Amino acid sequence: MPGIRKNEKIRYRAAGPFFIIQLVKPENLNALEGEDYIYLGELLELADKDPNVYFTVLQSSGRFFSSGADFKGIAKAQGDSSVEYASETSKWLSNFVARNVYVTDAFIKHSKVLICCLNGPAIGMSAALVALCDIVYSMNDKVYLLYPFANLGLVTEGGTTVSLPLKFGINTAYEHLMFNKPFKYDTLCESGFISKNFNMPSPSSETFNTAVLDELRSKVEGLYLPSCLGMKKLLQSNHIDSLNKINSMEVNESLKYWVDGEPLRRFSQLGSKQRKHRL
Ligand SMILES: CCCCCCC/C=C/C(=O)SCCNC(=O)CCNC(=O)[C@H](O)C(C)(C)COP(=O)(O)OP(=O)(O)OC[C@H]1O[C@@H](n2cnc3c(N)ncnc32)[C@H](O)[C@@H]1OP(=O)(O)O
Repeated sequence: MPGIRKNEKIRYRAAGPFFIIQLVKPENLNALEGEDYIYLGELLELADKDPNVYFTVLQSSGRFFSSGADFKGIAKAQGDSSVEYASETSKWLSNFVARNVYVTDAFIKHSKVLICCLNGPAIGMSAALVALCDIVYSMNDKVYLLYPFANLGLVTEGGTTVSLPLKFGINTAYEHLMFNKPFKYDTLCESGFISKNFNMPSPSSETFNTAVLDELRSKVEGLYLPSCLGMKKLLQSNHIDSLNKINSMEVNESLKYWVDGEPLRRFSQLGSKQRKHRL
């Protein structure tokens, strides 16, 4: 498999029919900067092109799956004087629109079966990517998904305008999005979002990742794997058009919020702990 550049927060490896991507920066709860999200998109492309890969498995480490966009990275993008932009619109087209649309698109069109090993909570853009996965396993009942767009002066992104109503129902999606309310384990289970809870204590994300992979290995034994990809293509066709459409609508709607500056003010409050999410 041809390699791509390395990233200190994200590792990848191929193991038989599985392409494994792991977030490995537990110190900041696996928060990701724009370049890291791009890297995730590039890894998905790598998995897509590998004929021996049938399943792309997302794993993480530590107590969170991912706490979403890194507020330090956002402050960096705002204060970066090494790049001169013609306007605020131009700046956020580069720093937000292009990146966001790219990684979301990589998840929407991914041709291999996307499996998420949810070791803990996921927030924001990372939680949006979890909602684009085909199968989700949880480590225990401490997991939750939070889409804090209303608290951060943003709008739905990463396809969540479509994926959340699809997976939880439109009224539940409204309630959680409008009032910045986490989707807790009970809701994730009742809706069928989580396929299996591995019921492991919190500090054991490595054991959980290994257990999921062992179980997957035995589940795929004897299967004709091209059938899985054929079915993925057919199942994907149910919603791919609306996801593609919303990916573009979401970033264009969001752009004016970035240009006006409200998300920056709120991300900076988050970084200085003046703003918190209600969990
Ligand atoms: C593709 C384009 C990219 C741009 C996308 C832009 C659009 C935005 C998308 C989003 O993802 S919105 C969501 C952003 N994320 C958040 O709002 C979560 C912020 N974090 C928190 O609210 C809390 O940390 C927590 C997740 C509720 C956990 O709280 P807890 O008290 O348990 O731990 P902390 O002490 O707060 O955190 C530990 C450690 O981790 C650092 N950290 C946590 N989250 C982030 C983050 N998002 N960015 C950077 N660093 C983060 C936190 O600062 C602590 O570090 P130290 O202070 O100990 O060094």
